[in-house]
Amino acid sequence: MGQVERVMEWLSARRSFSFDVQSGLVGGVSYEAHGTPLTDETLADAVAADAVLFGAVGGPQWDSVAREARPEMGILRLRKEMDLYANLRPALVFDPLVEASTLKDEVVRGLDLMIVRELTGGIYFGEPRGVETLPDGTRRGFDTEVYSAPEIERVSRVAFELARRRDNRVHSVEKANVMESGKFWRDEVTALHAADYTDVALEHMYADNCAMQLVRRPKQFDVIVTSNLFGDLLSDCAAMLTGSLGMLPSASPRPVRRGRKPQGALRTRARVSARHRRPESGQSVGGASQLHDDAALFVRRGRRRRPHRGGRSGRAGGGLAHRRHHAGRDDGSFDRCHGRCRPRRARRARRLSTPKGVRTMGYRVAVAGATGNVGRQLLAVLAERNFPADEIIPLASRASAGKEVSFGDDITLRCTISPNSTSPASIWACSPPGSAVSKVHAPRAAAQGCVVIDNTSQFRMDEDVPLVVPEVNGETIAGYDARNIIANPNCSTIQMVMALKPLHDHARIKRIVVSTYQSTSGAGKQAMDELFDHTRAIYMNAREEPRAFAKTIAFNVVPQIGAFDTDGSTGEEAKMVRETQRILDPEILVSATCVRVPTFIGHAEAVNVEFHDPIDEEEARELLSAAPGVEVIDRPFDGGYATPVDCVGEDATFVSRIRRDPTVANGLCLWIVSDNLRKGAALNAVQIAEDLIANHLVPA
Ligand SMILES: NC(=O)C1=CN([C@@H]2O[C@H](COP(=O)(O)OP(=O)(O)OC[C@H]3O[C@@H](n4cnc5c(N)ncnc54)[C@H](OP(=O)(O)O)[C@@H]3O)[C@@H](O)[C@H]2O)C=CC1
Ligand SMILES: N[C@@H](CC(=O)OP(=O)(O)O)C(=O)O
Repeated sequence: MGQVERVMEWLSARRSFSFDVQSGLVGGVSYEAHGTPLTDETLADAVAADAVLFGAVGGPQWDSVAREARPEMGILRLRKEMDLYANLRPALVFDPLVEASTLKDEVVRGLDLMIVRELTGGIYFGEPRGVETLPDGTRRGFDTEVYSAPEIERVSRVAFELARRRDNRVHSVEKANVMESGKFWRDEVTALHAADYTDVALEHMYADNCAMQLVRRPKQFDVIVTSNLFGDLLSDCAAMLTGSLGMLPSASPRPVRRGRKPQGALRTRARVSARHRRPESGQSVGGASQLHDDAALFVRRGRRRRPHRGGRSGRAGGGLAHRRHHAGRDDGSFDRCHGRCRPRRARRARRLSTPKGVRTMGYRVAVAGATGNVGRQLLAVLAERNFPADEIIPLASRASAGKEVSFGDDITLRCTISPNSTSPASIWACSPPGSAVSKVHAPRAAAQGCVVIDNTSQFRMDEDVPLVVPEVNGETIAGYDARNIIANPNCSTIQMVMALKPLHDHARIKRIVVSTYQSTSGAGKQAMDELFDHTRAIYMNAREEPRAFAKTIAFNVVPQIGAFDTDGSTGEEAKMVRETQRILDPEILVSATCVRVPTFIGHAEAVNVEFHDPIDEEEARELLSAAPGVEVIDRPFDGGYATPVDCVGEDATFVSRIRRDPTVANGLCLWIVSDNLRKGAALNAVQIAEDLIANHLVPA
């Protein structure tokens, strides 16, 4: 349960779930404490809860206790009393964990099946059962496999409903060839199918054959529905397809009883916040696809991510520090804030510098614009990724001289003024509010031997300045030494080329039409304040004049980012066109409409792409899933896609809603979302710096 608690903590911090958790004893530990594997009190708590998280029961030390007191009886009673008749046991193989299976890669890669096991009937509960002595003195033991029509119908409905949300196929598994109850099961499932589910493909299979097929060709299955006993055996078999029982969680959705009283006042064992509706039995759990994708994301990241310095993130968005900032304020402020606020932590002022006389192998990194949106993220990302810096020098405007900024969780740095402090730096990560400052200071720093990674648009189209997204055109970093300057692209460009590069390599892009939904953080910290102030003003019936935007941003969308050009396009649109062509291919036609929307962090883009060569959505999904820095979250269910709020504090570029564009011969539609302050700016800059030190620079 310790690991489960960690997952719950993560969900609380990053996915806006909140839990009210209470623990109780079941199984062997309950037997030791109370002489029974499940007390009435614990059962009552479980019944009152919205969800019960169950670890494991049993152990050899209880092998000899009476059958009614055995640990397993605790869970059987729990299931029966809570009427948990359908047990959902998915077997999913995440690509990075394919090797965990004992079966061949091609047999299990991409496996995604669901076993629906009947859980409250059959031979585990059937009567008569026992051990008896026959008149001739022979002893015998017996159990009864028994199923009523309603028991079969309700669990089969769960399977059919689930199949409709998946690949629409059900295998019903029994032993109709040798068991009366098996024949009855088959007839009942067939009748239900004919009455209500003819749109779902149904096949019947004998349980012994199913066991064989599970190891022979498991991907033939979508949903398997079967009895308690066969489900027990077959789901353990399926577990080994994924590599281990530990990778095969299961859930038993609670039947919804109309008119059941709200349980808020009762003691609960584990309660999911009321913001999340209770799933109907057999229904796709709200957010389940998201959680699945979160899990996939974690698995992939586990392989890819560098270890972090302290294990805790200093991100400004949805991170734990941020969650802690709102702790104790049960006023929904976390959900409203979306990372807008800046959590303050109690911290020691500590200077990150090298004591005199100590030889170092690190770098001095100046962060210009350190008090701004991008600058703060730069400091956070440098700390998280354990960048080998002997000294970090935060720079800001004169007004911020002496101001404190955080570097990681427990280091505070004081800002100095830009022009005075550039000389000692070997890397200058530059994020002042606009090109004008970079135009003056970046060449100065470069002339003093720094390599400048510039976040503004000042140098992006200069041929002798590489314009770099490391995953896309990292090789161009090598050209940095022409001017000692590297340009970081526009945030909207970065996330779009991240998603389009793998597709372009495969089918050559001919034309892109993109509409953006850009958050206010893209326009700087004052723009975020403007969204907040204008929103509040509307609630207070007051009036605020727009400052950062041409029209009010509260409850509005503004189709203007940057100044208008003579052709009617805006600066942001022109940047997306030019930068995309420079990074991907000058031949690509790009049409962009850039729109500011009332969100705080995270840009979204709806993109239509036309290709020279054929490509379908499945190929696109595969290519994108394999692309570094890209995560596919694409399930055609409610919420099966990424939104800006989901991506706050994340490194990846998320791609969702991948589908064919039927208006052209080879076309796809995509929805691309990313944290504009991280991959759109700070993370991309730090990745460039990492490449520089790995391949080009010599430490000071
Ligand atoms: N936000 C985004 O999504 C992206 C932004 N960029 C670019 O990064 C740059 C910074 O953006 P952002 O952080 O959002 O902007 P902010 O407005 O949030 O921050 C601006 C920073 O620049 C400092 N500054 C202001 N004037 C000067 C000056 N004369 N000399 C030195 N520093 C100065 C500010 O210091 P002080 O606090 O003292 O005023 C502050 O630290 C912009 O050019 C932006 O276009 C690039 C990619 C993405
Ligand atoms: N223009 C982006 C932020 C950015 O990248 O700007 P620039 O291209 O000036 O660096 C936005 O407003 O969302």
